[in-house]
Amino acid sequence: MEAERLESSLWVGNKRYRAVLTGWHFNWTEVDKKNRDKKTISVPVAEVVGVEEGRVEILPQKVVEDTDKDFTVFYVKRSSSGGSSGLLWRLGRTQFSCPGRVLRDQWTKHLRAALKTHSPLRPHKLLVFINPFGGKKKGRAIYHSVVAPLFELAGISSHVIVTERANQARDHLLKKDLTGFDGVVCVGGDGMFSEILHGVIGRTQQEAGLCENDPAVALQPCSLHIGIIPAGSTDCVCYATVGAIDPLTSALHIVIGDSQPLDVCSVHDAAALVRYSVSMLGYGFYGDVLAESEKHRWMGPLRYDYSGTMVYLSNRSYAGVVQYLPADPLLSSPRDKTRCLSGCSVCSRSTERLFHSFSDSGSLYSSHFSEFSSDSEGDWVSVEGRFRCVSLTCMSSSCPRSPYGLSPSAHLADGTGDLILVWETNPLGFLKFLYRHTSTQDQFDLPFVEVHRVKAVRFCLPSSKEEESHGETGGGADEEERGYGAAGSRAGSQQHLADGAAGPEKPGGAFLCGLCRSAAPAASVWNCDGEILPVTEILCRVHGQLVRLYARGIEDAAALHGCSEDCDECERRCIFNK
Ligand SMILES: Nc1ncnc2c1ncn2[C@@H]1O[C@H](COP(=O)(O)OP(=O)(O)OP(=O)(O)O)[C@@H](O)[C@H]1O
Repeated sequence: MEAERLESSLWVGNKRYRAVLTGWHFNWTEVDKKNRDKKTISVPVAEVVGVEEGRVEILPQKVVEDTDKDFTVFYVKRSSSGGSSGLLWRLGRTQFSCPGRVLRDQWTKHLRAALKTHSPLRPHKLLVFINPFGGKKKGRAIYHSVVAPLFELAGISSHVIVTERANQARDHLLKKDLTGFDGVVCVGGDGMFSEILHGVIGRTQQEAGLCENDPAVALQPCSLHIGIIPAGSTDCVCYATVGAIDPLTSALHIVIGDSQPLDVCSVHDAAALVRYSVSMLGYGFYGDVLAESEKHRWMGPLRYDYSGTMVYLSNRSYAGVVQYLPADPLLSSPRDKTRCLSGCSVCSRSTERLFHSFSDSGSLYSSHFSEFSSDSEGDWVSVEGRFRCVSLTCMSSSCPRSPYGLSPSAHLADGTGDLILVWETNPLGFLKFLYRHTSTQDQFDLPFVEVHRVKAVRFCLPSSKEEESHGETGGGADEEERGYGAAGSRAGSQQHLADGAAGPEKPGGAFLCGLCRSAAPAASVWNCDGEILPVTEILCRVHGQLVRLYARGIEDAAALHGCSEDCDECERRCIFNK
């Protein structure tokens, strides 16, 4: 590391600076100022994007003034969040001048060597899929104007495929030669990401000789990283893993080789794997909204608001049996008021737990496997009743409309998901639940809502016999809110059953919109990350840290910027020291 150390005077414009490269950091301090005005700019080497000879600019267009004495350093610079929950990243650029060419070459050589040593996960070769029809159809333009220039600056070669049909990217990943690629970049929305997720996981299991259909099989973690350049109409995975929907921020995370592990939920029916999910699996309200919105695609993004309102007014609830395998409550809880932010300690500890026998690649995930085997059957908890919605999320699922998400304390990479059960309730109660997703109020602090941190979930419809008997004794949907199950309690759920709240659609539950209810089906559909599942009875298993994204989780803006001068956090991250 000492070999990389370099210190000298450098000029930025007509001001003289003392510049120091210490291996991990590159700092420059103005020297001709009084002490108290001295400011040191400190950039972690891991966040240096590129070093170029001459006076160079790359965005919006590349401009090079080739001089012997100058060099330009490009690096990550944080800017105000502009309404996102994380910080936006921008391309910082400083042009340094040296007294002569020898020193200039020394600086560029040392900086590049430091980059190699301290940023080992930077990609060299990427496979890029662009969905030209995603969102506002700007995928191609975004890639060429924002992303490609950064890849060029960072020396990343890319093979770009503009898709011509749905599932082309998935099929390519499953069948074509991927030798030499470090990662796959998805330019599009959540649907496109899901395609790539399926391709990357499927390819990895094929190569490992593992069967994806068997939920008891411990899947092989994927070595190909996935980068998301948001260019869709819904970009929730990007938002929840970066904290912003911003192509430049995402491109910078890719270029510097950030690596964020991500849990993935495999969804199976009795015979096979149905799909993978990373954000939300929702039955009842969320399934109905998606099914309804599909009928109104012509409305564009407005269809979600319209369908949400219609489905809300229909006030439907559905009978079901939910079984879940609880996660260890000593490790974390969905109501512990923590947030999974960049460098999350719960996720870091989970890495050790999930990969405790990492040295023996044959037994990766061995702990998870035993937890899921039939030995643990007695650990499953079963609840039955009528639900307004049943949701399972492997991450907070935050999005611009709901900055804290479906489950604000969920973790990206702890090997668990949060199961949210919303029992049948009156329409105003459910509205309160929905509204709380847009505010800082706790949506789980309602008597008809339960949340459980889980490793696996099964869902099935009640047998028709039971269904009939519940129907005969069933209470009305307009009962007091507190009559619908005690929050967080297994006994409460069973009590709920004993109270006979379950049953088929009851006319007494109608609210406002008789029309909407007239054709209410006995079962809802599953919304799996924005796709309707073709099956109702499912088994879901969370696979800890199955994939890795070029991201680092949501950065804590308060810790980085809203701090006092001697803030330890800023010192540690060396963003801006006085
Ligand atoms: N060339 C293509 N033609 C048609 N569909 C495509 C093409 N490329 C990808 N797709 C599919 O389009 C779907 C939506 O893509 P994406 O998520 O990028 O956009 P979106 O605008 O956010 O989607 P949505 O229509 O769901 O809001 C994906 O499921 C993907 O499989």
